[in-house]
Amino acid sequence: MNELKNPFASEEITPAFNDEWQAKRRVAAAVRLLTEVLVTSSPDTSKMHDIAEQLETTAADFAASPRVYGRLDWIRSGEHGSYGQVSHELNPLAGYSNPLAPPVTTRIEGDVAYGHCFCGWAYEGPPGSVHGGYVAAIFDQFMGFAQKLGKRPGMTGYLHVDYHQRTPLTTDLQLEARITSAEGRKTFMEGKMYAGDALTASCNALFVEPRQGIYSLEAQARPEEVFSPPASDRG
Ligand SMILES: CCCCCCCC/C=C\CCCCCCCC(=O)SCCNC(=O)CCNC(=O)[C@H](O)C(C)(C)COP(=O)(O)OP(=O)(O)OC[C@H]1O[C@@H](n2cnc3c(N)ncnc32)[C@H](O)[C@@H]1OP(=O)(O)O
Repeated sequence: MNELKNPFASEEITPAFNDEWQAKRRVAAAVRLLTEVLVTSSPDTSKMHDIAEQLETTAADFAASPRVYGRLDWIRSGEHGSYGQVSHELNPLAGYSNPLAPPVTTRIEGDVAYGHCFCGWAYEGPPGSVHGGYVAAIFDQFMGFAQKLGKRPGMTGYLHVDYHQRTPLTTDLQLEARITSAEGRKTFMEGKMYAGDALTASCNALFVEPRQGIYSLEAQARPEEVFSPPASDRG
């Protein structure tokens, strides 16, 4: 399968589809940086109000450009890439063009998937440690990608996470996943998260292929069935 069309392709190995996404990746990186600075700095209050005003102006400027809501809307014109390419950019855990994404990157080597992730201070749960909900979200994304190891990718049926010790912030986190068994539409997997040599969390997950296959989700979804905000919110 062409990597660029593959929704499971990792940002680590796939460049931006075009200049638009390259530029969006840059904006996303700036927003990520802003988030990190926001939660780790203490300017005086009046300076913060000034910063807020500048950012509000920037957001309003940005919002005046043509708006596109949701992946199906993004692919409609054909100018922004395929469903896979757009997902690749906007995925909330792995998309370089989505500032919510830490991001999680992944690669396949033989029958093991490897990945990594780096969580800054905005992800703090317990002191100095990644919030457990983000640990689970990182696993969900990573295991979802790692299904590429198998033959019948699906949606997460369950994700059981064991938290062995706190997962440190500002540390390169290494991820590893394997398929443990597969049975019809069901793929059972295990995953591990390491900080250096320390196993901080592990998971067991079941992914279930939809009856018509994973790509049927895209084909079945009609634009009118997809949530979009009222016209008044479209800026
Ligand atoms: C417009 C979209 C286009 C997309 C197209 C491109 C694809 C690219 C994809 C991804 C790329 C990036 C990677 C991201 C990764 C992120 C992953 C997520 O976060 S996924 C979101 C969270 N998960 C859900 O929202 C699932 C919601 N649940 C469901 O949709 C269904 O429940 C589903 C599909 C999981 C199962 O539905 P059934 O109708 O097939 O159910 P039955 O036939 O009863 O189950 C089949 C077998 O699975 C077992 N099963 C199902 N759920 C189970 C569970 N929770 N625990 C244990 N067994 C379970 C059942 O017992 C059954 O087993 P027996 O055949 O009898 O042996």
